[in-house]
Amino acid sequence: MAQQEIVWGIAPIGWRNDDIPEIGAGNTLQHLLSDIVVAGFQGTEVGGFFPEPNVLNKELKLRNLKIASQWFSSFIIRDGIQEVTKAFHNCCEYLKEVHADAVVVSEQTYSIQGTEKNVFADKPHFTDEEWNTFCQGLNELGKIAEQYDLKLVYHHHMGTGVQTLEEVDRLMANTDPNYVHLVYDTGHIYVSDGDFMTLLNKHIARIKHVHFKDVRRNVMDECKKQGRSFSQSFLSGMFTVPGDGCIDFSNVYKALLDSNYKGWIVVEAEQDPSVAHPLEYALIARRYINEELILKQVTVKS
Ligand SMILES: O=C1C[C@@H](O)[C@H](O)[C@@H](O)C1=O
Ligand SMILES: [Co+2]
Repeated sequence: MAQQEIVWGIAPIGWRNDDIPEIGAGNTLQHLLSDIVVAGFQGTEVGGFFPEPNVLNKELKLRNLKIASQWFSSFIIRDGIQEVTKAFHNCCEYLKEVHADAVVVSEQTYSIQGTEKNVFADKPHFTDEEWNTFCQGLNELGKIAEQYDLKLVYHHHMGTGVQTLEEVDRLMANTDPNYVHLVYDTGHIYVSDGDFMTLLNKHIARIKHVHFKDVRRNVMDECKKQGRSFSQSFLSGMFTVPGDGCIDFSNVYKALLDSNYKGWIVVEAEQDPSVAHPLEYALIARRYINEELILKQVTVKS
């Protein structure tokens, strides 16, 4: 897609969660996509339950929706780049067929994201040798993604080897800017470092995909105190949609506009859909985006 503007999406994770497939299992693809239209978003990311490309494309076309990207768990350190490459080609092939723009990569070697470990204290750390293997491997994957007209965007994530600003700095310094780009996820960097603007300002030139995730600070503090795991934390309600938590997205949005960011901003709030009604929260997010971000920026400019 020739990216002329900001495209607003919302991720399936509020309806169904790939990490815990039982969550929201009754929410069908058609239900999700129709809710996205009702809430006024232009597209979404591929969820684990999505069907083959021709079935998905038909459902998208009926609703004039687009696909932004899909998550890819890489195990470059554990399995070696050769092994990862095969699965990566399959993922890129699928994404090309559904006309996506990016592939979201997260290195899951030693990740505690899907375990019961304390996500605030037990994150893994790569050795120097592992960092080299990992960064070289990512450059390779980035070149493969280009062959499919996709951008490889790396997702920093709680409970993984690339979680903190320092680790993102190291990743950016040791990968090729032509092939390895960055996802900026407000929620993950806030929970990790207590700050979300530094990463944005420092790496804005490498950011080619954005996740807008808000945080309920009181819930986060409690989860930290209790030493909860990643899934226990989001099931407790640590994350929410923009406009419902403690992150002020105005400066984030302004910085993106000032840097002439073009591409997707995807609302991504994992919550239990039986507690947080997905359409209700999608509408809260859209109202906040329209009234507090888009309208206010237009007013400031004119
Ligand atoms: O981008 C993401 C994808 C999810 O699978 C992940 O767990 C979530 O936290 C996230 O930010
Ligand atoms: Co994210």
